[in-house]
Amino acid sequence: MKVPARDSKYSFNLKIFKLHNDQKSSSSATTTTHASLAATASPPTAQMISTKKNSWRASWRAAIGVSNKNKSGHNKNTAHHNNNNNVNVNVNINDDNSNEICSSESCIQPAKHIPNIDDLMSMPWFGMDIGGTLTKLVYFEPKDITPDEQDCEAGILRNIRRYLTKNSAYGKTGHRDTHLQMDNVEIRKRRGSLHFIRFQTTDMGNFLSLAKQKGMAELVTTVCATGGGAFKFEKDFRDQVNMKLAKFDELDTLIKGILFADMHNATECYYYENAREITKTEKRAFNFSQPFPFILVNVGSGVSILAVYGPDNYKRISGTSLGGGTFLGLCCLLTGCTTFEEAIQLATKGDNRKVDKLVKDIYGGDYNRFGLTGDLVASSFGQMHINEKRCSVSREDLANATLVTITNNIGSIARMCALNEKIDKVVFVGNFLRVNPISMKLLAYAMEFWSNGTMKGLFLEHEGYFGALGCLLQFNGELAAALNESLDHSPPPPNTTPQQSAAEPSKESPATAADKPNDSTTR
Ligand SMILES: Nc1ncnc2c1ncn2[C@@H]1O[C@H](COP(=O)(O)OP(=O)(O)O)[C@@H](O)[C@H]1O
Ligand SMILES: CC(C)(COP(=O)(O)O)[C@@H](O)C(=O)NCCC(=O)O
Repeated sequence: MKVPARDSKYSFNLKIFKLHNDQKSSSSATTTTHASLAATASPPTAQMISTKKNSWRASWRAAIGVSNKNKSGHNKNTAHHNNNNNVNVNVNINDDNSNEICSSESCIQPAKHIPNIDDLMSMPWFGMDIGGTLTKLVYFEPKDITPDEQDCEAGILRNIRRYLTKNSAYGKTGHRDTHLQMDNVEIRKRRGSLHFIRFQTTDMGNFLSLAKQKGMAELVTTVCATGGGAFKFEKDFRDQVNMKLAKFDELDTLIKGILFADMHNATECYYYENAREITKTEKRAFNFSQPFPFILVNVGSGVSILAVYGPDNYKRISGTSLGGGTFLGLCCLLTGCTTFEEAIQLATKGDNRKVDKLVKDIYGGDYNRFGLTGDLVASSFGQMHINEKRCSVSREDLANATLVTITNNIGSIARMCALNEKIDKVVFVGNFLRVNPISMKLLAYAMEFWSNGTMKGLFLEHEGYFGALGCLLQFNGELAAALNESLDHSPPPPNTTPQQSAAEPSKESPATAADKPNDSTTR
């Protein structure tokens, strides 16, 4: 049984991380060189580069080794990796066998100098997003394993692969979202399936014990991770399972994950048709092939709002602490429920109008002068100061009102951000939307109604997994190079530095929170 050597593969991964960051600050000349190197790895087809607008997709596909668009998931291409597993990455192998990442074309090596991919980027390939509430894990299962490779596959690796792909529940809170599995995906010239797994971040201790028990510590020394927990749990990973975390920014990886998922899944992006009629509205596929610019609203524990102008060109324009965590926390307090699923179930059966004060409760009808219809919420929870109203509401009503309050507030802020940025597509992601059509329909309604039909709310099937997915892809330095190339084609975001992230001192500090719309009554 072969256990891959640790040092070579992971120094490679970490150098790629460094390369990625270095490239961000490098000149456009260098960037172009990287992009062309990436294209060398897998020449784009004529179709891929046929329109300038789609050139970022062409570069990207070339970089990740996808030779043709595979939106249907039924790409008939055969696997592209060589039998000897060589791959044209821009890696210079020194005599001492240490792996150097090159930054110029002079580093392209003939194939014979390039070692077996297992020595460079050993499986298993994971991307991890350790969020405030949920940890998301995306696992790439190779499906093109040759008999030779199978013979060499380390026992531990095989066991991990089987454990992850044959089960759908792990430990106390671990769950594999089998309906989201993506098959026939090509990453770094390997073809396989992507598996999407989540567990409660509070269960990290159990996850680490399980990882140790399954022998991960023997096999994996570095894991690509994003989210706040990549910082918070770094020491635990090192001390308990001897793993280093290669950390990536959660907003960078979020965008990359979204673009990758949309490229590989024809029905990834959808909207609600006839959004103004909430009871009749229906889900429809949306063509997101020319996505930029768009507003991205990530509803996790809290909410981050970005204006995205290109794959690597965005700014974080706003946020709110009233997010999915707030909904769940308040719901647990108000109804005694203990899980998100229970909270959503309760909300589905409840009626917020018994809890909220509506415009008609105040006006006796519509407030016509400003177009406020009588059924509009004037004041969330506005009836709950009245004793008899308080006595007559059910847990279901309280859950529904909590959901509507949080959702309307997010919709209101998102709409104002879109207005401010003059962007008409507003994409909502994050696990708050999991099994939560009430919120999605409300958000679709809010975008449509309050913009007089000029804005569209959009949603994505893999909701909360994009950070982890983008993290998995970030392994690949060539990807970063290709994405940088696209910067040349996209306009800079107005009045800001690209990639302003939550971690940076923001112009939007709490002290200036006054410019954050926070009015749930006017949506
Ligand atoms: N099984 C679940 N357990 C807890 N929260 C869930 C679950 N499913 C959906 N959620 C919702 O998703 C939110 C977390 O979303 P996510 O995008 O994973 O953010 P984070 O990265 O902050 O964990 C929670 O606050 C909750 O509203
Ligand atoms: C700090 C966070 C980026 C963390 O991300 P999360 O785990 O919530 O997905 C997010 O919770 C957030 O942006 N909160 C809102 C902060 C604000 O702008 O008020």
